[in-house]
Amino acid sequence: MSPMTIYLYSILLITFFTFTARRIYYWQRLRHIPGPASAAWTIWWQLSNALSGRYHERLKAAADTYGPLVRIGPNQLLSTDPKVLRRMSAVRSGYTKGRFYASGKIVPGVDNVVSLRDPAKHKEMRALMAPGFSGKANEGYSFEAAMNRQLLSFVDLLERKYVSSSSDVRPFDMAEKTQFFALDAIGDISLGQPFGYLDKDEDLYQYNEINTTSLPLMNVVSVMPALANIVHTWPLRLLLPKEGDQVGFGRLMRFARGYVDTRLDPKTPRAQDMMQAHIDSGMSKNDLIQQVFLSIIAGSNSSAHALRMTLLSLITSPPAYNALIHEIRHASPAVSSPITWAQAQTLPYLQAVIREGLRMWPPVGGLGFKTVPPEGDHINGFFVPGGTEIGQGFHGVGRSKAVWGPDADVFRPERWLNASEERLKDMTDAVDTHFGYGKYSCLGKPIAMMELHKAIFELVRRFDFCVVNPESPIKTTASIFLFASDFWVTMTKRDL
Ligand code: HEM
Repeated sequence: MSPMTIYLYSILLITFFTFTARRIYYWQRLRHIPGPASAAWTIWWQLSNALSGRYHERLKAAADTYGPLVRIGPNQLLSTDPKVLRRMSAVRSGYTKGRFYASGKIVPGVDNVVSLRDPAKHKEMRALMAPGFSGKANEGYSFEAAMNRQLLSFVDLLERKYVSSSSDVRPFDMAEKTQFFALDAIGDISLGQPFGYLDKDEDLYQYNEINTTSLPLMNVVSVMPALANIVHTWPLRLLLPKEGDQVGFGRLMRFARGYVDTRLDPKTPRAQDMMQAHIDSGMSKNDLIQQVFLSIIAGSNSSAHALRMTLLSLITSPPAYNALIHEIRHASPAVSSPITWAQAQTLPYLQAVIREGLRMWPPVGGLGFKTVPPEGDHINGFFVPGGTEIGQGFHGVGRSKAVWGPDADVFRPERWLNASEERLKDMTDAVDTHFGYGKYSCLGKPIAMMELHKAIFELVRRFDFCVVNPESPIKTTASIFLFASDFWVTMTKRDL
C-alpha cells in the first residue's frame, strides 16, 4: 500500500469513527425519552415527514403513540403539552431560540425579529416593533378602520362576482379569496394601502403561487438549519429570488425597498399606519424592509388559513352553523356593519367558534424549537439535558385528548360555553399557545383575532355556503405555515 493510500484510509477511518462516536453520544443522551426508533439516529425521520406535506399529522400521531414528550431527532424533542410550551417561552425562562429560527431569514445576511436568536438583540427588536403593534397604535393608527375597509372590499368582491342563484351557479375557490383578503388587510394596516388583490381578484405577481412553493423549502431548511448558511452562499444564492425578478418573492423584495425608500423620503407626508410607528421608533432602513416582508408572510398566511378552516368547519357542522346564525340574527339589528371589535367581543357563540377553529386548525406548522438551558430541565417525568432542542407541536396540542377530552377531533364550539371558570382558563391558555407565548409570542395576535371575528361574523351574516366537493372539500399542505387550495364553494345571499 502506498503512503498516500494509507493516508486516505486513515482519514476515512477517523471520519467514520468521529461520526459514529458523535451519533452514539447523541443517541445515549436522550435514549430514555420515547420516540420512533429511527428518529434517534439521524434527521431522516424529521426530513422525510417534513417533505410529506403532512408533517403536523405525523407529529401528532407520534405524540399519540409516545406521549406529550417525544424524541423526534438525535438532539430534538417534540412537546404537545401546553404547559411546557408556556414554560419554555415565559419571559424569564432560560430557554433560547433553537437553530430552527435560521430558516426565518428572508434576505441573505439580514436578520429579522423571527431569525434573531441572540436573546438581547431579539428583545431589542421586539421593543422597537412594539409601538407599531400595540393597542395604543391600534387606536391612534386605526387598525380597525383599515380592517373594515378591506372587509367591505372582500364582501363587495363576493357580491359582485360570486353570488349563485338557481339559474346561475358560480363556484369559486375560497382558499384563494381568503388569502387575497388577508393580504390586503395586512397591507392596509401595516403599510397604509392594500396591495390590490381584492380589487383585481387575481394572484398579483404570482406571489401566492410562489409563496406556496417557496415556504416548503424553508421547512426543509428548518429541519436542516445548516442549509440556511449554504443556500445564502455563492453559487446557490444565484437560485434565490432577486430584486430584478418580475414575479414572486423577488418582486416583493423590490416592492419592499421601493416602498421604504418612499416612506423615508422627507417629502413624503407622515401617515397613520404601523410603518409610521416603526419609522418613529427609529428603525434602520434594512429593518423597515424586513417589516414589510414579515407583515406579508407572517401576517397573511396564518390568518387566511385560520379563517378558511374555521369557515369550512362551520359550514360542515350544521348545529354550529345554525347556532351562530341564531346569534347573528339576534345581534344584527344592534351592531354596526362591519361589526366593531368591541361588539364582536359581546357575542359568546362567535367567540367560541373562533377559538374552536383555532384549536383544531393551528395555522403555523413550523416547530419553533427552543433550546434547553445548560442546567437541563425536568419535563413530563424525564430529565432533559441542556442544549436539547424542543419543538412545539401546535397541531398535537390542539387535538390532544389529554387536554380536550375524547372528542378532541370534533368541531364543537359548545365546549367553550359549558366549561367551568377554571377549565375555561386552562383551555384558553392551551389554545393561545398556537400564537407562541411570552417573550416569543405573536405580535400580530390582536390583528388576527380582530380579523377572524369580524370576517366570520360578516360572511355568515350575509351568505350561505356549500362545499362543492364533499369528498375532498379542501386541499391542505403543511410547511412553515399550513396552506390550502381548492376550497371550492358555492355561495348564496341570505336575508337574516
Ligand atoms: C391566526 C393567526 C396567527 C397565528 C396563529 C400566529 C402564530 C404565531 C406563532 C406560533 C409565532 C411564533 C412563536 C414562537 O416563535 O414561539 C408567531 C410569531 C410572530 N407573528 Fe404571528 N400568528 C398569526 C398572525 C400574525 C399576524 C396577522 C401578524 C402581523 C404581522 C403576525 C406577526 C408575527 C410576528 C412579527 C412574529 C414574531 C415574534 C417574535 O419572534 O418575537 N402574526 N406568530
